[in-house]
Amino acid sequence: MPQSNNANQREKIRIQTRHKRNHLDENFQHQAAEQLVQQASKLSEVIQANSIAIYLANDGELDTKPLINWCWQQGKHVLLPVLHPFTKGHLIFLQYKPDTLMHNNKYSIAEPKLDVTQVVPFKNVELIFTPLVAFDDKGQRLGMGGGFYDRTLAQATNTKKPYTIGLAHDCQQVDNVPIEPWDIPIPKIITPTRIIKAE
Ligand SMILES: Nc1nc2c(c(=O)[nH]1)N(C=O)[C@@H](CNc1ccc(C(=O)N[C@@H](CCC(=O)O)C(=O)O)cc1)CN2
Ligand SMILES: Nc1ncnc2c1ncn2[C@@H]1O[C@H](COP(=O)(O)OP(=O)(O)OP(=O)(O)O)[C@@H](O)[C@H]1O
Repeated sequence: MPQSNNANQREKIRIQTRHKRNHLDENFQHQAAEQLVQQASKLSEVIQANSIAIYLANDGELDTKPLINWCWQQGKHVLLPVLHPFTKGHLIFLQYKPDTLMHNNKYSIAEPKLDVTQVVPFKNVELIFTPLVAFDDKGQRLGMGGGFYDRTLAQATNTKKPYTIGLAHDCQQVDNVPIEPWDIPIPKIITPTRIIKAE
């Protein structure tokens, strides 16, 4: 069956924006990571959250290491996404501390080794910083294509919902992400230079 025009458009945007972010030089990436801390640390949603899911950068993504260090300094619990051991396409969140034992997942992204005592139930996650490949000013996001974050955000109930903030380089913004029914828009995106509010 031929792919729909929407799927083709999404794939084209993925290729273009992944290419752009993979070609940012080391110096630029370093500065961007520091600027991210300046931007994130002034937001009330970030200041107020005690359990924050972040990610470890891969594929030219905005580097989160300085943000993670800032969170630790503030006494916050930092969590990382871990591929669900049995349910394909799903994530779980584990505590991440300076001495956490790590291993590489099937995408070669470092993640905490599975330890049931370190799993944080989704309802206890207060804030999620999501990685993304492309975003627009309406808060629509396109990821790596696994649907991991779409499935995660779909679990949010009305009663207790983690606030979601996307992190991206400015060059990952596009005019319009062609959306699919399962896409969940996010209320805010932080880039090294801007805070984009879509709420
Ligand atoms: N830093 C980071 N961690 C993350 C994500 C992410 O986007 N960024 N994810 C967000 O969902 C999940 C992992 N999802 C991913 C999905 C695809 C690929 C990837 O590299 N795909 C390759 C094909 C690799 C293969 O099939 O073996 C590619 O498209 O080139 C990476 C991560 C959980 N952790
Ligand atoms: N809530 C959901 N329930 C079941 N399947 C889903 C859900 N969300 C997404 N999917 C499926 O996941 C696949 C990938 O979706 P998509 O291309 O939108 O991922 P993505 O946004 O790039 O990835 P991510 O959300 O991990 O950043 C699609 O086949 C889609 O049908």
